[in-house]
Amino acid sequence: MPSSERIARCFEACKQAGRPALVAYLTAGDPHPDRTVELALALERGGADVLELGVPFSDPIADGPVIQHASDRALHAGTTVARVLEIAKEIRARSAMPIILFSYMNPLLRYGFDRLCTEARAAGVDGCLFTDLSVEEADSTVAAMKKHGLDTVFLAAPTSTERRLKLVAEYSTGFVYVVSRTGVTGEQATVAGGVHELVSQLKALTPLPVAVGFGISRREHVEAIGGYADGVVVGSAFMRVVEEHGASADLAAQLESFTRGLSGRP
Ligand SMILES: O=P(O)(O)OC[C@@H](O)[C@@H](O)c1c[nH]c2ccccc12
Repeated sequence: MPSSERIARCFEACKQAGRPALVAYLTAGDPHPDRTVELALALERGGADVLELGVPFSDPIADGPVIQHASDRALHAGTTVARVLEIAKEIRARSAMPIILFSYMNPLLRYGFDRLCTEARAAGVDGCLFTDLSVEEADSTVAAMKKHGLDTVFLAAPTSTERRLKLVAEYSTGFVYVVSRTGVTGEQATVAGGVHELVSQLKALTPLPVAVGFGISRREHVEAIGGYADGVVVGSAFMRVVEEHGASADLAAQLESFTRGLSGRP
């Protein structure tokens, strides 16, 4: 099945507009599954171009405390893989924003991987990023994803060898995700050094858009990285807004306002 091409078209539109795509990570089900659609639409109104819809997991080893807590809240609120797919479908009914399902492999394998791919594509999901799937062991996964017309995004890190960078460039579809620093997710005061060089290395290996994540939390980070990358990924900063305002009725407005500050949209 052909890919939806939504991701490629979105990055191209951002490039034509002379700005980096803002890729927003949102833990599905935090603070409650019934509120995720409104939060995704608030991110979009605030200037997010691509949505990373996170499947909450009990052992998110790559995540810092903010996203760990978001996952805990979502799991306590009863969020399941099936519910996340329903949320994706509801978002798709109201938005053309590309949706990337973001998950550790464990909950997806328990759900049934082929079933997941079939239902994700039917829900309007455009791709997946499996946070703990190394590209060296991804042959069958990528083949299954392509069979269902789904893009697969892989992570490149500062510790990645030249061989792994080549594999990430070869196997990724949609875009390539450059992890800007070693360690786990979480807001940082500054952008790590060496990111520009790593992005340049990837761009020499693939024509795909390259987006940078980890630590991005301020407008100046977005502007700096936007000078050499095709996109910026933000997660913890958004989930902190959800953590701080989750109990209030104006959570969506708070999230939209914060997103506007990051995206620079009027
Ligand atoms: O939270 P940060 O520092 O803004 O980084 C983005 C990150 O949250 C998001 O892309 C993400 C959430 N969970 C992950 C696990 C691995 C890699 C990336 C992620």
